[in-house]
Amino acid sequence: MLKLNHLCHHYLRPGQSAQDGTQPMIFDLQAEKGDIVALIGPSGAGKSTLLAMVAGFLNPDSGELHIAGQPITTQTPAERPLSILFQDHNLFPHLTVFENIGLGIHPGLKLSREDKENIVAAASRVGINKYLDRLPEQLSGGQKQRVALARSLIRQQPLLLLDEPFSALDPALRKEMLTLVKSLAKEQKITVLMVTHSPEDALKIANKCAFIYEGQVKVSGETQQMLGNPEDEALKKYLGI
Ligand SMILES: Nc1ncnc2c1ncn2[C@@H]1O[C@H](COP(=O)(O)OP(=O)(O)OP(=O)(O)O)[C@@H](O)[C@H]1O
Repeated sequence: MLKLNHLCHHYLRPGQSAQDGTQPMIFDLQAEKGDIVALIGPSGAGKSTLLAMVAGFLNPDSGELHIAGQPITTQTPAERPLSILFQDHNLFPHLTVFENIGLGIHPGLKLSREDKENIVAAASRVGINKYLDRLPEQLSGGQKQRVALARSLIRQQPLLLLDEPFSALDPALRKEMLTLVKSLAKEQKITVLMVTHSPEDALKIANKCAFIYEGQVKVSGETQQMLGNPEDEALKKYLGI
């Protein structure tokens, strides 16, 4: 469903050449439909770079990216069959919850009756249907993230990218949101790629896990097996074992 084949990016400063010593990042990764894949690894390892290339915010220097069997390496972010949830929920402050969710369907909010019904249904599914007329400033952090999640899911794309969306929430709320994402992903049969700094969160939600280390996927596999019984020395060190 998601395939990164030698997807490569080399950060170069102006005037710096590829031979100046820094290593390019090269990622190989595969996920099947319905997989929830956690990207873990030390700070600076390349997790955000990998996600940015999948999202289309960063152009790869070489390599291929396929989503749902389609080559999408040259598509713009808006053309790609995916939605993204960031830590900064990106809600528009002057629009209501209803309108913010509606932006997931139509950027100009030209909504059919069916669209409007779908918005109400999505809001109910994430537990914020009581707040449809409120502005974001009238919501708690957790409620705002639910709105952003509803807006992502209403687009019904086969791939959802999560860039640490819940790390600012308190532990109980974070757990609740992870459980919600897990059940929504199962319901809608979508694939999720999630950057996290928490192996605990990976264990809670992700069936697969990829350990990113020095610009590559060093180890990948089933989360329980990989984190419960790590063999790779760098992974052990990262986990504090
Ligand atoms: N725009 C950029 N220009 C040059 N180097 C960059 C740029 N963005 C990131 N890097 C470098 O690339 C490496 C990987 O960064 P990246 O943000 O992908 O890591 P990360 O694993 O997501 O880290 P963190 O967990 O701290 O967010 C780091 O060494 C970083 O300094």
